[in-house]
Amino acid sequence: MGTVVHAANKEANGSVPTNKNVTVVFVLGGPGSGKGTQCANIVQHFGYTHLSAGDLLRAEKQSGSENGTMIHNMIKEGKIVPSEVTIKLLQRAMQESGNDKFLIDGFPRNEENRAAFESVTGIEPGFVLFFDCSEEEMENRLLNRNQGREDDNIETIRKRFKVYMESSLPVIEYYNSKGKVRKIDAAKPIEEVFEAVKAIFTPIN
Ligand SMILES: Nc1ncnc2c1ncn2[C@@H]1O[C@H](COP(=O)(O)OP(=O)(O)OP(=O)(O)O)[C@@H](O)[C@H]1O
Ligand SMILES: Nc1ccn([C@@H]2O[C@H](COP(=O)(O)O)[C@@H](O)[C@H]2O)c(=O)n1
Ligand SMILES: [Mg+2]
Repeated sequence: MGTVVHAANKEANGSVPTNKNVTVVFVLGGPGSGKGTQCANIVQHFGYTHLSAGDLLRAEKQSGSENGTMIHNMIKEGKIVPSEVTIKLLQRAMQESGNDKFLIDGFPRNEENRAAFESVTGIEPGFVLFFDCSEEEMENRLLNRNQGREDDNIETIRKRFKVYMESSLPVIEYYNSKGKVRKIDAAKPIEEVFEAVKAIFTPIN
């Protein structure tokens, strides 16, 4: 169901085609909807590699990269980092993984992310897993996450919700219009959400 296999994805430098077949599932949903939690379950059961765009950006910042200050400022303000930076990180992680099945979590976050990824990599997602959850529930989860994230404070959370509504939901609507969205009720308990996720992945693996 919905898995797209590409005969000629582009290399990391964007120019040399390879014959490697790659399956990509975009995992989208609001901040705190449970994307990372469910991706960890999918990895265990279905052998995908999980790539969280947010995690890659945080690691890049920590590495002392020349983009570190910019990434720090964008995350603190809940803004979207320019696609070029995030796509390079995703491409590198895909190459280093040695896998050919990827859950790309928290990307694409806006139209620029979406169009740039498609044109640079030539990859279209097999489908989009969309975690649908109320803002009230997401806010509650983020305020109780306790992972020391600098953006899990009420001021930044509100900014992240605004960016989600204005920039990320239109991307989900775009894929919905192409029949690619698999929507999950993410307000349920973790185990129940995963039952719904399993039902989507089981027929194709
Ligand atoms: N179904 C659920 N019910 C209750 N709590 C949940 C559920 N799913 C995840 N959580 C908890 O909510 C918090 C946020 O989950 P998670 O980090 O997976 O969200 P996320 O979508 O990746 O968020 P972000 O976009 O900020 O990275 C975590 O503390 C997690 O344990
Ligand atoms: N495509 C993306 C994804 C994330 N960011 C920035 O990272 C922050 C945290 O992302 P999470 O998915 O871990 O919640 C996000 O608020 C953005 O500032 C990005 O720029 N582009
Ligand atoms: Mg996450």
